[in-house]
Amino acid sequence: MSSDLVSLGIEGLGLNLSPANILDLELFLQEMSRWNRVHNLTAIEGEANSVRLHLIDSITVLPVMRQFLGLQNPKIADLGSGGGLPAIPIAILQPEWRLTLIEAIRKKTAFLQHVRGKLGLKNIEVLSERVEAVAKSQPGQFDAVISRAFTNLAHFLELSLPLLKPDGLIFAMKARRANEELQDVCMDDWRLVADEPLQIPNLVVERRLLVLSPVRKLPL
Ligand SMILES: C[S@@+](CC[C@H](N)C(=O)[O-])C[C@H]1O[C@@H](n2cnc3c(N)ncnc32)[C@H](O)[C@@H]1O
Repeated sequence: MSSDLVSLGIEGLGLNLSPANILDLELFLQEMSRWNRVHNLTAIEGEANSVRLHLIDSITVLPVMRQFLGLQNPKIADLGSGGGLPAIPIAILQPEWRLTLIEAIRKKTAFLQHVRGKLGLKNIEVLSERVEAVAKSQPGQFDAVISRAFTNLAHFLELSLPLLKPDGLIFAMKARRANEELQDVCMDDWRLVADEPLQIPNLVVERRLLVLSPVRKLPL
């Protein structure tokens, strides 16, 4: 088993990762750094360990997502996927979930398509489009929407709403500014279902996963 992710404490997340899972996560990281050298994918720059920590950050959400997504094969959109976080690690660890990665920049989606082939990830779909366009072409199709480092919470909710099924859920990965960002959200339109602190092994940073659902409006 590769030791880099293990030495950063990935096993402390309690996710019961198999050796094959760890190898796939490491292969994703290798492809990221290889493509980054050639194509200068700025969103995935950084020291090897810092990129690894971004990946670990991305999978800390899984226990909470598992708790709230009751469906066997939920369809989940990742808005502004960039180099594939959090969608690719989630797709590796949850092969029965269906992930749609929406990213506007073509050289990033070329990388995501490459990773799809290299890792044989049959449960991901990569859309080289703006989120606003997908909201028009696939309205109300998703059981959940997630994003990481995409935009502020109020804007994320506004962009997600047309994509969501009526009983769909939002998973917003947030850091210190979560309380400030929550103040800008109209709570007549949204219900805060959960606000879960996330622990990243070996890193003292505040991370939270907010889970929200749209408030169903009764016809007048
Ligand atoms: C800061 S990066 C974060 C990437 C990744 N989620 C991560 O955590 O590493 C934000 C990404 O969102 C994409 N983006 C911004 N606005 C978008 C939009 N309206 N539709 C699709 N992609 C968008 C950008 O191209 C960029 O790749």
